[in-house]
Formats: sequence, C-alpha cells, structure tokens
Amino acid sequence: MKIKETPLSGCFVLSPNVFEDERGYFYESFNERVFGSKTGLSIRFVQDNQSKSSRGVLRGLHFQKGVFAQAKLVRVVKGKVLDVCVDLRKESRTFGESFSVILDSINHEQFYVPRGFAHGFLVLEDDTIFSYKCDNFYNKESESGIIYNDKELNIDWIFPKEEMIISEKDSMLPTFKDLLDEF
Ligand SMILES: Cc1cn([C@H]2C[C@H](O)[C@@H](COP(=O)(O)OP(=O)(O)O[C@H]3O[C@@H](C)C(=O)[C@@H](O)[C@H]3O)O2)c(=O)[nH]c1=O
Repeated sequence: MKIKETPLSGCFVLSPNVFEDERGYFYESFNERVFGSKTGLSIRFVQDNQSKSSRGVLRGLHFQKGVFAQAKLVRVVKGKVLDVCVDLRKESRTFGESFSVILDSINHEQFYVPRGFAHGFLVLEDDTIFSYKCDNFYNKESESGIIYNDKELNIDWIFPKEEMIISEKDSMLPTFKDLLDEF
C-alpha cells in the first residue's frame, strides 16, 4: 500500500496493492497492521457504512460533534466521487481549508479523514457505491454540518447547481461562520 500526504495534516490518500489476473482483481481493502504501520495511527474502527447514490448526489458536509467525532476511511466500491474534507481544527494552521480527491472503482484509492474534519462527496457516476469505516458510532443527536456551497470555504464542486441532488436536510445546513463557536 502506498500512502500520500495531503496539504491538510493528518489526512492521507492510500493506494492499495491491487492484484489483477484473468479472474478480475483482489486487494486488501483494510488491514489494521498495514494501515497502522503506514499511517503511524492506532485507530479502532467500530462501524462500517455503505451508501448508493445517483450521479449528481451531494452528501455533506457532515461531522459529529464533541466526543462523538468520527475519523473515516472512505472508498468507492463502484462508480466515482469527488470526495472533500474541511479542516475544522481551530488550532490547525489549515483551519477552514479543504482538500478534494477523486475516488473511483478503478484507482481503488482510499481517503483517511481524521476527527476534527467535515466530510462530503459529490457523486460523478450513476449507481455509485460508497463505503467507509468510522472510529466512532453514529449518534443522531451530535450530527452537524456545513452548507456545501459555503462562500468562505469556496469549494469547487465541479458540477453546476442544477445538476446536483441534495437532501432537504443538507440544503438547510448552517454556514461555516455560523458554527465558528462550536469548533
Ligand atoms: C450516517 C448514518 C445515518 N443513519 C441513518 C439516518 C438517516 O435515517 C439515514 C440517512 O442518513 P444521512 O442522510 O445522514 O446519510 P448520509 O448523507 O449519507 O450521511 C453520511 O454522509 C457522509 C458525507 C459522511 O461523511 C457520513 O459520515 C454520513 O454523515 O441513515 C444511520 O442509521 N447510521 C449512520 O451512521
């Protein structure tokens, strides 16, 4: 597995070793020992999630508050996404900055998003299946998020607004500025 650092400290892009043969391919999608030795982190993932989405679906930007914060190891099983995270660590020199990466079922790349970040993704192909591991359980009461098109975050979502499908909940999320006291 190869690991690439990103401009946001603690966020990594991971490329697994993929073994291809006449049957198809094989790769280890998660190996605790390899993950630990490559990242230097000792993470205990406790929940796996999977979602399917149509082209144009945007999910995010989400995070859980306080002790319910989650680190996520995300990947695409089928299809393609633009995956985005935003640094919400107030003490970080990249506070408020975002990082984007294309994840798809051809490059098999995975993205590690630590606690203290908001996360979201735009689906670029129909029937995209997105899968991720979390190091903390879902807690409805601590769910929070930032509006995807926040002016200050200024994220380039690639698609025009008319082509995006966003849940009612996500289209009513507050701005980055509104939440400044919560980070
Ligand atoms: C996230 C989550 C949702 N749910 C339920 C709540 C709701 O009824 C239904 C759909 O939830 P949502 O609309 O929040 O699903 P979704 O918009 O896919 O939420 C996800 O978005 C991406 C960007 C993330 O980073 C994830 O952490 C998560 O927040 O599933 C769970 O039961 N467990 C979970 O862990």
